[in-house]
Amino acid sequence: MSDYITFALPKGRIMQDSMELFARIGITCPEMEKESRKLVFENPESKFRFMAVRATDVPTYVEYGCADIGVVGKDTLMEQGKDLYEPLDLKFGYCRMVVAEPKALRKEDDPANWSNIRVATKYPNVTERYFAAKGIQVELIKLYGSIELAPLVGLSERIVDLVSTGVTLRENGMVEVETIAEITTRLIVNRASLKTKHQRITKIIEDLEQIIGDEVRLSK
Ligand SMILES: Nc1ncnc2c1ncn2[C@@H]1O[C@H](COP(=O)(O)OP(=O)(O)OP(=O)(O)O)[C@@H](O)[C@H]1O
Ligand SMILES: O=P(O)(O)OC[C@H]1O[C@H](OP(=O)(O)OP(=O)(O)O)[C@H](O)[C@@H]1O
Repeated sequence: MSDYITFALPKGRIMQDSMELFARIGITCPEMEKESRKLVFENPESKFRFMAVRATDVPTYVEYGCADIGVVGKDTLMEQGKDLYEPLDLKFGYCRMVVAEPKALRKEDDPANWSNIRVATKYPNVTERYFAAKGIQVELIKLYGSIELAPLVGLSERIVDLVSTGVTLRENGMVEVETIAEITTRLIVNRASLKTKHQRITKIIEDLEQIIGDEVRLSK
């Protein structure tokens, strides 16, 4: 068993906020600050290792124990439904998962009458569950990005996607119809690591909990 604690962090927008948060509890990695194409970074003094992976791959690395701890959006966890310990809401990366459609369609459309609709999304599992609970049948079209394009080119009338500022929807002539979930970034932990590296992992969770709790109290 390695005496390192390994983190899987998503390469995209979450990476910087994660490292800033970890720095506040004394977890740093000077090697990561240099421009590089490396994917694994180490701090040999404090025995922390950081892997830069695709956001959607974070749960897989943690599930298989290649990483002890991961940082990932709730959207990804909801979609993948893996058996991971999720001890903390890190309270950043806030956005919403919504159903949206073109502004022109919205004027005459009544979601209460939906019975069989086509939806393009990166989140087919969440979308299917959401509409099944409402008794609505959906034809799902799985896309990997630029979801707002689908209605513009006639691929689907509706989409399920993430919204934060709302600019992407607006600039593509779309409006929100319903909110499926509020999304934030979560800390996830491999269940075996929690036992084998209990002391170090518990300390990380408690330290993070403390600063996040303080932050929430301050912003109230
Ligand atoms: N405006 C936003 N749009 C998309 N994701 C956001 C937004 N704001 C916060 N997030 C969060 O950031 C996470 C990572 O998004 P990012 O765009 O970096 O990766 P991705 O491109 O979706 O994933 P992958 O690289 O695996 O395709 C999302 O899963 C979500 O939880
Ligand atoms: O409400 P906004 O602030 O405009 O943000 C929402 C947009 O950001 C995300 O896309 P991303 O940048 O990840 O690109 P992608 O869809 O191609 O993955 C998301 O899928 C929306 O398209």
